[in-house]
Amino acid sequence: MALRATQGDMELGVTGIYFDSRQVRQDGLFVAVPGTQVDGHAFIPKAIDQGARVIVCEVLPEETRVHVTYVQVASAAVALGEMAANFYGNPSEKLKLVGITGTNGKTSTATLLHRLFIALGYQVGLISTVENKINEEVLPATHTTPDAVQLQALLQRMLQAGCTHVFMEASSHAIVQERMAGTRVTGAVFTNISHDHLDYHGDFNSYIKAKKKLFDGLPKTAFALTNADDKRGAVMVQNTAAQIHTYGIKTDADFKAKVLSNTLEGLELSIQQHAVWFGLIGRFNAYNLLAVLATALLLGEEEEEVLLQLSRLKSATGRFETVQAHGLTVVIDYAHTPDALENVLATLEEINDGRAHIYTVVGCGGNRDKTKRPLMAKIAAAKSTKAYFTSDNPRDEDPEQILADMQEGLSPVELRKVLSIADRRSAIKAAILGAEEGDMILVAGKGHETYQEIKGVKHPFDDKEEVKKILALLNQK
Ligand SMILES: CC(=O)N[C@H]1[C@@H](OP(=O)(O)OP(=O)(O)OC[C@H]2O[C@@H](n3ccc(=O)[nH]c3=O)[C@H](O)[C@@H]2O)O[C@H](CO)[C@@H](O)[C@@H]1O[C@H](C)C(=O)N[C@@H](C)C(=O)N[C@H](CCC(=O)O)C(=O)O
Ligand SMILES: Nc1ncnc2c1ncn2[C@@H]1O[C@H](COP(=O)(O)OP(=O)(O)OP(=O)(O)O)[C@@H](O)[C@H]1O
Ligand SMILES: N[C@H](CCC[C@H](N)C(=O)O)C(=O)O
Ligand SMILES: [Mg+2]
Repeated sequence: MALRATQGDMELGVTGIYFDSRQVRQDGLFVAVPGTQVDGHAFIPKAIDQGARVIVCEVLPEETRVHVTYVQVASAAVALGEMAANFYGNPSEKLKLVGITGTNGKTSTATLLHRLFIALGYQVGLISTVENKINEEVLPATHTTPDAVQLQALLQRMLQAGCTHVFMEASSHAIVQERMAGTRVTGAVFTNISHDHLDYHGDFNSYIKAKKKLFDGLPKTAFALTNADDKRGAVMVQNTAAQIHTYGIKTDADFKAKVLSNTLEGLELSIQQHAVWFGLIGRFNAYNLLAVLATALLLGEEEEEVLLQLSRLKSATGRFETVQAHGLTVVIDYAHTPDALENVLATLEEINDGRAHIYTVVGCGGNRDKTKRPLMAKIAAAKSTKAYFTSDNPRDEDPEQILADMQEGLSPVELRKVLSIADRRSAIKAAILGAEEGDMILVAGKGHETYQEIKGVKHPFDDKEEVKKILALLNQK
């Protein structure tokens, strides 16, 4: 931690570390972090009134108080992570911790790794979008990557529960915000990078840099596993001190696979010279499986045992989950980026040999990257018999405006294939009722989510439950 200046008693003990003045308790330490909405420095007086005895900040306040210790640092976010790690006994140093980054595939890969290592007989932690897990114990997740304090507290809990391995998602927001500062990783994995989060990162280059930062910070002893088939796979690891390993299907790589068959029943891969059948669907899952296998081998596991256990695993909740009834196949998938949507629709085309119709229900999140809206819309229209545009967490935005943003840029031919129905339940219903035996319906964007977020309120809503209810209605006909 780079100290710039200190003032007051530096030997004070603190009862907790806080970055939100509203949470501060008596004799706590408050870190003033500049945020995206407000600057934490503005809340230093409030934090002191709440009982903070130590203030860590980037800029010292003009007026200081006698009984308070002030520490000025170059980066409050880095200091927060490092102090939180120290406060919780630096748990990551005693764990084999692997961070996974990339636009798509983080949850899929981390979840498979968690399940695989449990099957291999280890005690394992998982930190992911869907949930955090200590072995089979589920702890709810609010973010893909928790904030610095929650992260260290969680890692400590995992260690105390006997975990030897932890697999965690490293979101680009978390990397930029230094949520992982003070965390020592055994290895990092890059899945892929494509259009997303440009609202936050500003442009694609800054988004690439955010992901690359995870690899730039790795120690020599760590492994850096990258996707050789991704255009930016090499860039990710070009400045890392870690040992570089690659995986790929199209390009020559250290860990290789070839898709032998891709059906609704699963994938058959030629992987590291073994022909293996897996229960996951879609070519993109070949990459996730390859990344999982490579990670396990880099962690010292035995190849044949890993492949055997991997071949028995199912996908993460809400990732290409299928519900079949009345001759219809409904796929619930978390595709919420242009690339994911393209991949999932390409999979549907491939597994259905172009015989059946494909109906797609899709929306775009409010208060999130607006530039991906017309791109997702174009892909959905181009690759579906008919696309139902609808709401997916409109948050503070007007749902009709989001639908209009999606439609902007569609050609008249594409527009004729689109029906916009803001109410998601009605859109799913229309898609299912409009389909005939043999057809496929993709319900995209929400996957595992069990809510629809509208103006700060999360209303219960679960795509899979809705699909099942509508299919049950068909029974009564
Ligand atoms: C855009 C973003 O990532 N924001 C995160 C960020 O908040 P922020 O920078 O906006 O905070 P702010 O409101 O400006 O406040 C600045 C500082 O003042 C403090 N404060 C504020 C008010 C007050 O009264 N007192 C006070 O001390 C705040 O605690 C904060 O430390 O830091 C907060 C604390 O860690 C996060 O909860 C918050 O996540 C918001 C809620 C969020 O929606 N984040 C999403 C976009 C996100 O992080 N997503 C990624 C996954 C993305 C993916 O799909 O790949 C994730 O990892 O989940
Ligand atoms: N390796 C992959 N390449 C491309 N698309 C993928 C890949 N794996 C999964 N997908 C698609 O992306 C969607 C999201 O997958 P997943 O939840 O694993 O990604 P994520 O990186 O964790 O996303 P988030 O950033 O929201 O946490 C899936 O539902 C699927 O449509
Ligand atoms: N972690 C992603 C999830 C998006 C999922 C989609 N359902 C939406 O709300 O846009 C994000 O915060 O951008
Ligand atoms: Mg995720």
